Amino acid sequence: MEPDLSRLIGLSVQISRSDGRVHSATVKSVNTVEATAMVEWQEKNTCRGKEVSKSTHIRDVCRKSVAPQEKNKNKRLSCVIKPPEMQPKKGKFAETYRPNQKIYDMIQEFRESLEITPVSSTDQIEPHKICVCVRKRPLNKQEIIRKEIDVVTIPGNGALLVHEPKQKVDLTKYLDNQIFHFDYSFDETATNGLVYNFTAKPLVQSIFEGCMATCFAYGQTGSGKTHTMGGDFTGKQQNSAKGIYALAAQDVFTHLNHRKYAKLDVSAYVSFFEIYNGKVFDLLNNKAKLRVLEDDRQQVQVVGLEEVCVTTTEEVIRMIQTGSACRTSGQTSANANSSRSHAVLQIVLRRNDRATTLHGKFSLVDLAGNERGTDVCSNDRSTLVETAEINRSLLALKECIRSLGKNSEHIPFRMSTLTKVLRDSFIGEKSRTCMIAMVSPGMASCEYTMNTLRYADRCILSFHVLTPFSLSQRAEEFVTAMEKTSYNLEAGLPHLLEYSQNLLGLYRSLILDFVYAFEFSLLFVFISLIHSTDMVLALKSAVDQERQIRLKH
Ligand SMILES: Nc1ncnc2c1ncn2[C@@H]1O[C@H](COP(=O)(O)OP(=O)(O)OP(=O)(O)O)[C@@H](O)[C@H]1O
Repeated sequence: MEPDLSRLIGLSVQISRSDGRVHSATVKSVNTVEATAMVEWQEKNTCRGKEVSKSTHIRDVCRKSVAPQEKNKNKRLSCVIKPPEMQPKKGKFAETYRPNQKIYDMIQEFRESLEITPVSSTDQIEPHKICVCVRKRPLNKQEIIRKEIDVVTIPGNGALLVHEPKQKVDLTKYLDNQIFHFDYSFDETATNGLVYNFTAKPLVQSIFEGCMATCFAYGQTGSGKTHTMGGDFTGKQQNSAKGIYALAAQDVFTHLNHRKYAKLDVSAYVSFFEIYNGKVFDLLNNKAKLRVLEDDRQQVQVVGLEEVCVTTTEEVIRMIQTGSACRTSGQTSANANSSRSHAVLQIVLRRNDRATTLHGKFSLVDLAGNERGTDVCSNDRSTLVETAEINRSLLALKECIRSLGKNSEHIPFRMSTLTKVLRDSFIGEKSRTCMIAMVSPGMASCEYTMNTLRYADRCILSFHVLTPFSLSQRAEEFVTAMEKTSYNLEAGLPHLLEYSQNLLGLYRSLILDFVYAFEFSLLFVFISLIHSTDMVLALKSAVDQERQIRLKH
């Protein structure tokens, strides 16, 4: 097949002429038949490797070595150039130079040692009461221009690796490869359809069986929550038919028309609202402010919420478009149009009886970004309050999911409006939850990515097994080093240092969670808690515990 030469237009190329001169030039047009390109000089000219100023260089060259008939041509010439894929690659990982090249090479080398098996549509879908998965988006245009490094690798089988660049005391750079395991991990090639099949699709089935299902999209600003739930973007235009909202609606109608569920005699109703600063606004009714009330049977009601009976997917898509257009947004460092509210699309199945009794409910939630106050462009009081409120509700959500996972009697749903509104999704045997944590792949987002992954991790793990894999690995390395060298502290010290760093990182992220959630009033309580806990003793006892376990085995 002929290479597409039009891709070369605008490309910078180096032209080497027979007289030894090298010119930087830009491709202006191409002749596909003759495979030639018309190039135009740029400001930069070099003569036999020595950089000289443009005017001097051109005058010199013209006088000494250019034939008279070529004199007027030195602004333009025609030459044959090879398309980039035909040009020979230099070095092991031939790429243009980027900042942090060494880190990039280390990651590439690490990836080469992995066997990568991404989630495929033929993989088996396991039913879960709580399903936690991760989706990595591709590097975006700005990140590619900045030559950002992709620090997230998804080898398969639910595993996800974050290659965290670190620096030793002697300034040597190294990678701290942290591994996480989730029910499913989707890489940058996964489509919304594939993600939907493994996450929300099984929940659609469950609401026909009378369940209360919830699917959350969680993650840093710009990580792809709205893209996944509401549909992918073509420029600023969102394709609402390609999001999890619409795909779920489509499946609801397929089920409704199926013989198997005909005897249920139910109809589908849709409501769409946002929770902003702890207040509920109806996105299908000009953002009317609604009240959340709890009746004497502890049923939480959103008073006055518009619930529309729907019969086709197209109707639901129109509602998604209307609602999304009036959602509260702001500007963050990573997303010019960042959603600052939690959006909840509910598809409710009601029996066709007089009381329109509730049969099943599916809540699809596009959560607000989990960024910090400092990531939001405006730093005024209202923005800080907004961020504190978002983090408070995200913490409450995590606590509710964890309580649900532990089958705990007490579900702390009163901690926030979000969890209050979703109360019936956290209670009883009939609740099903799916959390899709979105991560941005760039090195600049590494810290946020780690926070998102820790949050998702904690949704499934109870506190005593909270330590991520890398933490117990460090402890193990320390204990092994100590054992091998008859408890020679010097040999074990590097491992101990890394171990304690990781442990401190965990404490730090835990403290931050609470600080964001309860603002500064509770900070003092935590400061006193930390003071009363002797950090060194905690570390020592953790290491002792690990050692005991190892010695036993
Ligand atoms: N999987 C993906 N593939 C391609 N592009 C993506 C993907 N995920 C996100 N994007 C793009 O990244 C940009 C930001 O995504 P999106 O608005 O969904 O982020 P968000 O997490 O909802 O952010 P915020 O919390 O600030 O609202 C969009 O332009 C979107 O098209």
